[in-house]
Amino acid sequence: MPTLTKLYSMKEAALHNTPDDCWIVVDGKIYDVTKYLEDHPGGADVLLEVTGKDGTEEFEDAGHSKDAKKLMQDYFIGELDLDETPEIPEMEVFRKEQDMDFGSKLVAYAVQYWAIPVAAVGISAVVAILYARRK
Ligand code: HEM
Repeated sequence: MPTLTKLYSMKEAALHNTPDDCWIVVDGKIYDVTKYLEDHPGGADVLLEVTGKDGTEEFEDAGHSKDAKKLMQDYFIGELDLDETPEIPEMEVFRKEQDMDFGSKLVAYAVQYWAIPVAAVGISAVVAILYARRK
């Protein structure tokens, strides 16, 4: 049966960074270790130090046993949302016309909107031809 894994952003995970509410991120997975802090053989401090950031390197450096990795599953609560949309820095809106004098602006607009008068002339020509034929 498929299981639904809850996804959390790093921002959300980082909010749980106190001894009363402590989440850690290891290898893209999120663990709520609040209840494990006091029992962790490596101490509570090392876990508290990695809240709010990726603790994968520290976890690997400690050289955890297979049993430790199995035990982790008891604290697994979800995965890191890798598709999380990064914040887009505000862009400075720049319009080419801003720095132009009137003549250049006119040329720029003519180049940009040439299709409108051409279409108007074309439609008028078609109407004129149809009108002339009716007579
Ligand atoms: C749910 C997550 C974790 C679990 C279940 C866990 C479990 C354990 C266990 C069972 C041990 C005893 C040694 C062993 O069996 O490998 C241990 C030791 C240790 N752990 Fe963790 N651990 C977790 C996360 C972390 C993290 C994120 C760090 C680092 C920031 C860390 C650092 C250490 C250290 C430094 C030791 C002590 C090694 C020693 O003194 O020999 N642990 N951990």
